[in-house]
Amino acid sequence: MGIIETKDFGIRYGEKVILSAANIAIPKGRFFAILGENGAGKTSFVKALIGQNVQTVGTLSRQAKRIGFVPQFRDITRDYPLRISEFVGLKYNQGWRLWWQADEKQAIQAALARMDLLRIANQRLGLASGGQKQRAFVAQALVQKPDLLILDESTASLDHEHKVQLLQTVKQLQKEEDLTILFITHELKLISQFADGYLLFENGGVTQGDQIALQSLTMQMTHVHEEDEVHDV
Ligand SMILES: Nc1ncnc2c1ncn2[C@@H]1O[C@H](COP(=O)(O)OP(=O)(O)OP(=O)(O)O)[C@@H](O)[C@H]1O
Repeated sequence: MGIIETKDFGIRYGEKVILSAANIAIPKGRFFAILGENGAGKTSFVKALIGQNVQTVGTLSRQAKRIGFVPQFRDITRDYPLRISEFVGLKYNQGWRLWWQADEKQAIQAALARMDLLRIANQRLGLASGGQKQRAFVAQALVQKPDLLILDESTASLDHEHKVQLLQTVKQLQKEEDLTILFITHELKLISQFADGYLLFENGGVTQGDQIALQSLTMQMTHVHEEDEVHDV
């Protein structure tokens, strides 16, 4: 059985139907790209997955014990007061506090190390670079040791080099920690180098594809947008 499975699953807001007849099955330990144009229903699906308030029909089952969620990048201004280590522990257990138990402290250190932030753990997050901030968001989601990690457009604000670095780290997490990854993105060409499957939200439905299908979808879209630098879906 997959870590996420739906059967004739649908989502609506009042009268407005966002998704219908969704039948998908994501095996544990895979890295799936979540694709679709703006407004196609990607975030609504993720909200349903993490149990947030959306009206649904059909069934959605998830075998994940803990879900780590990395929200869309919110600007952390220069005057943001928390240090990186404090930010990473912010939502852990009952929330950030001055004194951590030894095992909690260890979990925060492990998440910092995993995202290569140990060296700068005592620096203020507001003064960190865009890539470091994004890694801090991922570390915050990792600290509770999730088995499913959902990232919402986490590469959007980064330059190409840092996009690749972040995706390489996420790929490593998938392999070494047997994490299932759902990565919402519009950057098809980039994600197709890392993901081993996709969900494409369009026309009120969702289609699932494997790595080979992802490669052909990428080729198809690249061809359509031959003149463009950005290959959005
Ligand atoms: N709380 C809500 N109430 C009513 N309609 C909503 C609500 N949230 C989202 N919608 C609508 O549902 C549709 C799907 O939105 P959703 O945010 O899931 O799309 P998305 O694929 O994540 O888009 P984006 O790529 O822009 O983030 C849109 O038409 C949106 O306006």
